[in-house]
Amino acid sequence: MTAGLRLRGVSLSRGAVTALRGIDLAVPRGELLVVLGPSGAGKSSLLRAIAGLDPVTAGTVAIGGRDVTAQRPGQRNVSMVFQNHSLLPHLTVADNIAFGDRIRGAGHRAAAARAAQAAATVGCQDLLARRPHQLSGGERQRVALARALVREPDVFLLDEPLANLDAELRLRMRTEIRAVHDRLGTTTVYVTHDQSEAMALGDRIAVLRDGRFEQVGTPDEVWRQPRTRHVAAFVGAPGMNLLPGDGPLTLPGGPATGVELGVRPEHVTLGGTPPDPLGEVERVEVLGEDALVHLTVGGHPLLARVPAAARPAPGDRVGIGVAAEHLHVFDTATGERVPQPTAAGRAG
Ligand SMILES: Nc1ncnc2c1ncn2[C@@H]1O[C@H](COP(=O)(O)OP(=O)(O)OP(=O)(O)O)[C@@H](O)[C@H]1O
Repeated sequence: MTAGLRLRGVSLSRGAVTALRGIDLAVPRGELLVVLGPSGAGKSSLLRAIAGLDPVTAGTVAIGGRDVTAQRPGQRNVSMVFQNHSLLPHLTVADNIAFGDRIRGAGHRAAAARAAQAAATVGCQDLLARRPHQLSGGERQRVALARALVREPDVFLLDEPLANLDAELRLRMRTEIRAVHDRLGTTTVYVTHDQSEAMALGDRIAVLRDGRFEQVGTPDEVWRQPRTRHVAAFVGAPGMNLLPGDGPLTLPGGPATGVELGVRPEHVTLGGTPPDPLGEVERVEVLGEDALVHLTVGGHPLLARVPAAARPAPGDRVGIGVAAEHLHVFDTATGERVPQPTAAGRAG
């Protein structure tokens, strides 16, 4: 039976290193929450704190309304899947999946039946007789998921489970993980540093930076209304351009000091006429239908994503247009979003 998850004021330090700083988080029952952040942000530490693998230095963890802070990992009924799937090489797939059940004392037959069922859920029922070295990376991944599913955990914790797979397999597996989640409805916390994976998978995304959440919201909210400049720059492929408020791009009211202006590469239009500022094209990368145009404008780098058919050439000078509603404003000192009373405010 799945259960919701609640963290209150959770901090985690290891010696001099503080990995989590007062994390508050509520994951409703059945939600798939993606924790997104750069390397070292504290993502694995957060999962380890939830699983009970590392004791928290402050705060509480509750699962299904029950305070589990003092409980050992084995008492919490959470399943964790790590990036390196750590299958036991000498056991068959069936025995790997059944392993946890067996060490908890289940009979061979019951464990094998449950293993077969879990294998079918993730589509690896044809691999049961093989050993790990006879599996592809994606198949190993599926087996690791099946092994975690067998426990019917209250909460599923996935730590970059697709990190070692090639691009095509990552895409396929993330669709499968979402499908398995939709079928089982197990409360899930999924860690990744890949923002496109986060956008595609999450009911909500929690952006972690330096042991704190910068924003927790739906993929749409995080993309459209980033709460900080860090979220703006981290989410998106590529992330948001950030320029000084008194630089080449300006708000409808004119240049502004003490703020930064953000604009997504997708919202920069090229080929405008004065008063649009002129930018110089440095480099163009064609990505199928779209092209990524690297420009400099008033000495600042700027990226634009435009249809490949309409791309300029390196060395061209082009007018740079940004509609007011696509400008985001951030306080330079705090990095926080500044709400706008203008059209830009209505959009953001
Ligand atoms: N065993 C440890 N002892 C001391 N410090 C650690 C230990 N494990 C992690 N840290 C530190 O805690 C902080 C958070 O690490 P964590 O592994 O949680 O980050 P992460 O976001 O998962 O990073 P990555 O994406 O690189 O795995 C980092 O500063 C890291 O150096």
